[in-house]
Amino acid sequence: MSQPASRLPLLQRPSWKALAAHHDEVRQLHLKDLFAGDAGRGERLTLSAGDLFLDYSKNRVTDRTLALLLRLAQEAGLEERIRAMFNGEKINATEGRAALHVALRAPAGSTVLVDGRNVVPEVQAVLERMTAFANRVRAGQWTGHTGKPIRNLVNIGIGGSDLGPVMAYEALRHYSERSLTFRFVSNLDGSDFLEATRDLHPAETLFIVSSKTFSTLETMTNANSAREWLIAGLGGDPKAVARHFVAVSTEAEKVTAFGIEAANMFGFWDWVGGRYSMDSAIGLSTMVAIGPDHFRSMLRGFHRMDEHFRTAPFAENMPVLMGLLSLWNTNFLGAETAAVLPYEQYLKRFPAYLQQLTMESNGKHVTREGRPVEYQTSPIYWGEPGTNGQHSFYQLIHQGTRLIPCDFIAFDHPLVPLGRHHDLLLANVFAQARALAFGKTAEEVEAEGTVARLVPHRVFEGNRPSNVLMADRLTPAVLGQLTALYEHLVFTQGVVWDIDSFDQWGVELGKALAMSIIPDLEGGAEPTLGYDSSTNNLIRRYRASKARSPG
Ligand SMILES: O=P(O)(O)OC[C@H]1O[C@H](O)[C@H](O)[C@@H](O)[C@@H]1O
Repeated sequence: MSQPASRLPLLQRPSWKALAAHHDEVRQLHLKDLFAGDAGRGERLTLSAGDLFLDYSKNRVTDRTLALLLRLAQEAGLEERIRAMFNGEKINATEGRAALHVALRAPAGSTVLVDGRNVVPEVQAVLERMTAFANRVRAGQWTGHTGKPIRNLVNIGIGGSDLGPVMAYEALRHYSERSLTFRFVSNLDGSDFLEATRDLHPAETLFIVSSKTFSTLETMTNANSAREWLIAGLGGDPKAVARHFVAVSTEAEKVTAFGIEAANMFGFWDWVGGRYSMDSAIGLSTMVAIGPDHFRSMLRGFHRMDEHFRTAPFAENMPVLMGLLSLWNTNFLGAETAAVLPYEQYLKRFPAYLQQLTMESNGKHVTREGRPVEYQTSPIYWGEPGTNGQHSFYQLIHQGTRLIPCDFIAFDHPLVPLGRHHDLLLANVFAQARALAFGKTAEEVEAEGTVARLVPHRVFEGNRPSNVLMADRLTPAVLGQLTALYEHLVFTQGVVWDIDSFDQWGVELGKALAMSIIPDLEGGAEPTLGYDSSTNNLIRRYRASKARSPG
């Protein structure tokens, strides 16, 4: 009896083999030919989901490519895996956990089960507590140790406990309470803490210590420095901590041991991965900044995309399609990276946020069963807001030797109109996507009267794929949809690649080694070093330099 396709290794599945053969047939096709042969392509290969509009026509695909990619998703058992995720099954197998970020934005009154327990009431209860806290701070009713209202909030966290809050704060700054100051400290490098707090007064400053595990070296080190800074600035009274620290964590005991009262802790659950947590209590700083109503609206946006992902047929399913197109670019066209280029200054941290979401999720080298993968997994994500990127690295995207698929993100309306700016900005989005796809031939360059010697330098071969993602304007709900779109795109790819998208063992080795090296740097007596000769030498050199000029 033949096995179901989803049991076969990816490279042996019929759709993968068909795609490989198909790739041989279409590799010479240029986007110019695809557009010339189909007058309606630019309207046809588009899709709306919620408030988002996607033009994917400038990908190097034919209708057959798309059909085969959709079959690939089917053969991977994507439908069943989506169901498993939404049903709270322990799809994060290596950590024995569900990956249920969708429950964080499930509407009040709905049911999402984890181990037979409906978690929605707990999620809603935390949201209610966050709301009460946010309202108090925003109204100036949360006073510090000296009785002054809190005006500054400093989120201390790293990875998923930082990137989501920073990204969302920047993205939704237009909606934020401008009388409050928000800062984000993540790096173990003390400069980060020092620069973030140098102009703040402790009496008006509240720290949100955000850490799922409440044991991350960076966050705990920064939180301890924050405590010292606060106590020193408020006359040395340790009791000051109570009114100036709140915590967001899954680890209640560790939070209390740090000296933060249980009443000032906002919880979440082990089924929320760090990089999927910006809509949990980790979003506390976001809620204080934009207010509970806007935060709820962001959650509704996430949920809208969840429902689209859960119910739309694959051919009209935006995360599925984008995930498959990116997989086509990676596994068949050989793209090693993917650029995310928001033409919206408020989204300036979106590429950094996506780096953790995509690469920590899908940067994996073995299948779920632990066999080495025989294909590339996550591409390297990077990007900067347009138009800045155009004046630095776009040269390589247009004329370099590598294929860099691009996601352009743009909005019909700016949040604050200013003269001609928006039309000029959008003209650049459309121009870039067009230039990448269609390029400029030697004949066209010659026809402009270019001297022969310069012609090759001015040729653009084109045929470089891109997506254009658009929405009316950047609202909290749109940000939720956009973020969930990429979350589910990552999920789609992880299912096809047959990897665990929800663990991150790759960050452990370096962490553990650092812990063993710390005493070798801090100890007074010369340590006996048992590392390799390079590490030993670096440690000795550093110790000698410190000894010569301490501090
Ligand atoms: O929230 P925390 O427990 O402090 O973890 C912060 C971050 O550090 C870890 O090393 C992981 O790589 C990230 O996924 C996580 O978001």
